[in-house]
Amino acid sequence: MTITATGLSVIRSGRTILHPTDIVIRPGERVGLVGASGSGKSTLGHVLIDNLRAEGVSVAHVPQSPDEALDPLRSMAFHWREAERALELSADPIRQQMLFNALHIEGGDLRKRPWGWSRGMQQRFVIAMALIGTPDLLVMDEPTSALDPVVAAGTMDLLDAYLKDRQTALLLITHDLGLAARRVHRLMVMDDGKIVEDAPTERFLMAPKTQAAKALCAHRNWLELPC
Ligand SMILES: Nc1ncnc2c1ncn2[C@@H]1O[C@H](COP(=O)(O)OP(=O)(O)OP(=O)(O)O)[C@@H](O)[C@H]1O
Repeated sequence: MTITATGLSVIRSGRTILHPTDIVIRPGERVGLVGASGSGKSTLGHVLIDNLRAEGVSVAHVPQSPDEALDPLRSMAFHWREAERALELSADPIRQQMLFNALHIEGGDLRKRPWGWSRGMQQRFVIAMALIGTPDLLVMDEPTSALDPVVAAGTMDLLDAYLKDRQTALLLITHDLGLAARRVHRLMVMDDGKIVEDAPTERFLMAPKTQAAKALCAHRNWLELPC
């Protein structure tokens, strides 16, 4: 389904931190939301998730660090069961194996607690959990910033492969234009609580129009990075 939200806005402490914003994301489309720190990306991500869920749209969220999603006192099996229960799904070993294979975590011991898994495996587990219910939209907020660059690139490669030809759309929130540019079809740039630019990735990179976009593109050293 096409994801549509209109008039999203946020005022905190009397200050508008998100000006009225409309979002449209097509099925299977991958969109990057980029911008400087404090430009309002996470705020937009959160209000979009709340809004869509209130309308019954299936939206999954992957936070920056697996610590935000995993309880250090609970086993990985517990987390998986809870994720299924939250979606009112019965346990499905075939679905679990498919997602574990897709995210390369099939070797992980589910009896262990998060700290028994590497950080990269933990984050791939969190991504697999987010995909259990085949969401219409997956929102990822700086999903690889807690990982080293090689593990980060590998994680995004696995997600790319999984999402290919599927209907689940992706909103990738990051201040890292290099990461987003390699992974998304379209880039939206935020500046001071507004989307100031919205263009297909290649067109955006060839000809950024606004000052905020030009500033992001000016850091061309990201072309050398693996993700
Ligand atoms: N609860 C709050 N009360 C007041 N201001 C807030 C609150 N939460 C966020 N802000 C302000 O809103 C603005 C946008 O914050 P937000 O976290 O959405 O930006 P961001 O682009 O995601 O930044 P980063 O990349 O650093 O995470 C910032 O100026 C922040 O200080």
